[in-house]
Amino acid sequence: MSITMQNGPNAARPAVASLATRLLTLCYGGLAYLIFFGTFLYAVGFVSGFVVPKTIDTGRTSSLTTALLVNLVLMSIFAVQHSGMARQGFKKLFARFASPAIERSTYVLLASLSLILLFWQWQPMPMVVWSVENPTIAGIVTAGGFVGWLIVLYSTFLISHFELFGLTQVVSHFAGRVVEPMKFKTPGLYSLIRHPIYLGFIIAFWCTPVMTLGHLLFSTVTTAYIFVGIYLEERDLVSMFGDQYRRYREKVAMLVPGVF
Ligand SMILES: C[S@@+](CC[C@H](N)C(=O)[O-])C[C@H]1O[C@@H](n2cnc3c(N)ncnc32)[C@H](O)[C@@H]1O
Repeated sequence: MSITMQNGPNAARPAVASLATRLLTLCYGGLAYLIFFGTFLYAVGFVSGFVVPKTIDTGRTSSLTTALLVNLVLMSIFAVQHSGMARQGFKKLFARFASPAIERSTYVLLASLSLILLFWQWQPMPMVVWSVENPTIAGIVTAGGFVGWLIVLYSTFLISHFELFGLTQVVSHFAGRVVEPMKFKTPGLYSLIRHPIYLGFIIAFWCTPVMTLGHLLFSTVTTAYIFVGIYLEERDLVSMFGDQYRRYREKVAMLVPGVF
């Protein structure tokens, strides 16, 4: 840890790391954030099939079995990294070996790298499962997908975008301040549903006018993973915020107001 509590007369004052260490930490966090943001933008293009060179439906094709196995392995790598590193147990372990100031940035960096691997190695499964032929309806469905991505981005700002992606932590560390844990918040969409970011992803993944087998596999597995992620995340939120989160869970729907 680079900010530590001292013993003796200065017991209450945190010991601040050297300028070089703080600068390095800041650059690391900044780089992790830039890689994350580039990956997020690429994800929009990858799933929606716009602008980027390789999308969910393009690339070299192989047999259906090979594609299925490769794609399942790629999604599992992301799921294990993403859920494993998000747990409180992992965070405590991380703090024993490195500064907690870079814990979130490291999480974000590795999540981005596992997504980049997925984009790169994803095997298209081009069989069309459904296709919206009416151009107006197809346009509305496509727009719905982009609304999903906007809900994701907007919701990150509601609960603190820069903290969620590690920048606040490295800036605090650079300024010599103690890195505070994330606070529980329920502004805007969070007063209607508990998981607007996940709802945004579900909308973005399913709203497509042409659903191929590969895209359907991606949407089905990621949606199932989101429900597992919600279970694990809420278990942690209950252990961190206790009755405050339990009351919130009783009053506010998980994903769809008035439904579930
Ligand atoms: C990828 S975000 C997803 C947040 C939320 N599940 C959603 O879908 O909008 C996961 C992080 O948000 C944090 N988080 C979830 N709900 C929160 C809230 N109401 N206030 C602050 N942080 C929250 C979790 O502790 C976790 O670190």
